[in-house]
Amino acid sequence: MHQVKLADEIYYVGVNDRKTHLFENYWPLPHGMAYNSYLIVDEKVALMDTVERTFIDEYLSNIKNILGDRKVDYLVINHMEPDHSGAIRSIVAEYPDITLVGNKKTFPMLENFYQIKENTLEIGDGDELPLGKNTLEFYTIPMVHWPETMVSFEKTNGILFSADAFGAFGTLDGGIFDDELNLSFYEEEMMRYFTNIVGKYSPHTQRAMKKLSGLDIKMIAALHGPIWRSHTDFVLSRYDKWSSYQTEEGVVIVYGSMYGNTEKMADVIARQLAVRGVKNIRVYDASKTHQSYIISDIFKYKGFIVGSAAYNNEMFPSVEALVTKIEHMGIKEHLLGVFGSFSWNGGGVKNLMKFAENIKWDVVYEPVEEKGALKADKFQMCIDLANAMADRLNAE
Ligand SMILES: Cc1cc2nc3c(=O)[nH]c(=O)nc-3n(C[C@H](O)[C@H](O)[C@H](O)COP(=O)(O)O)c2cc1C
Repeated sequence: MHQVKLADEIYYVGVNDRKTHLFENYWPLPHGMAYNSYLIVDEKVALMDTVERTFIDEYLSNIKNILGDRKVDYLVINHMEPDHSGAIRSIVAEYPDITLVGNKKTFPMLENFYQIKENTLEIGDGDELPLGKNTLEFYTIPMVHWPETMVSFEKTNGILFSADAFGAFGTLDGGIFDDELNLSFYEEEMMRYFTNIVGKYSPHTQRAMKKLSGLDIKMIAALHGPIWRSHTDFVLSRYDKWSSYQTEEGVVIVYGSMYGNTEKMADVIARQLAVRGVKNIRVYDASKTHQSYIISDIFKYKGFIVGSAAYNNEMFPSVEALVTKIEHMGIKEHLLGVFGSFSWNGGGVKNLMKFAENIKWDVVYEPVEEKGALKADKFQMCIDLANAMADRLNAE
């Protein structure tokens, strides 16, 4: 077996998951998922997080491939989410004398999930754990992406074991380090991971980045996705951009439509945006494309135009699910337009305007609501909505 080294005594021991369809049983994994874990083999041996429990055999074999019969002294628990903590019980069974390292919010979770209370070492912000040549220093980063989340900074080599922060969807297909693989693929999967999983906690991410800004980080070893050693600035700048809601010029148009009338309005708006020179236009049918991809694009582009057919006095269900998710995520700093079709008392546009009130984005034009099929006056209003959005984008 290959031994993958981050530094002299530091190894990658993670696994690839190409079987699971949905991460957290919700977010699509067309390219799979890597559960990363690391091993520091010094005077003391430290394991950095574990993996999803179904991979325990492969995981133990990865560890023993490096350690042989040597024991693990410490398990550092940066994050308790079960895709990383799931193998803790098995690791404790394999290495009964192991000391579990975490912060004060880690151990109640450890007890709740796994009924483990023994052999714990509680550390606080800035505390150090010397291993020999290598020393770990700990910083809590609450809500990036759980309350107990922390990072461990290995000071000798400048490696940040960053928990879920800077993670990406996608397995590591041979390439494990950023300079061994195609960055554009992982940039997309990193953005989708950030926006879907961590994006709700953007303000917390900003606080975490400020807290870590004094560290001389040479490598970032997250719990998912590539290890960043040649492009640390790239990944840090992307996280800063996304978590501060900086967007690019472009518009996401999403609609819910049964019989095509609302869809037609979406196409008219999209065409006029293109006529006005907007190059990044993404049109999605909310019933077809998973929220995961739409949310990622909403984080990316400044404009959002959403349409819904009236459906039993409400929005169309897939649009309702999407805008509810957006509201829960608290995404900020966008331009908004609203449209839709109805036949008797409406419900789609009316409820989309409630969303507009709640989300407090800047509404660029009055809602465009058509009865049945699109006719000349509402066609013109769709054009005007697109023009208003283009004007605002140009003015930004
Ligand atoms: C199941 C169902 C429920 C509907 N509920 C409403 C409603 O509550 N209020 C309304 O004005 N129109 C309602 N309509 C009519 C549609 O909203 C209307 O025909 C609209 O033009 C459909 O747009 P679409 O072609 O984009 O699907 C309903 C239609 C269907 C099939």
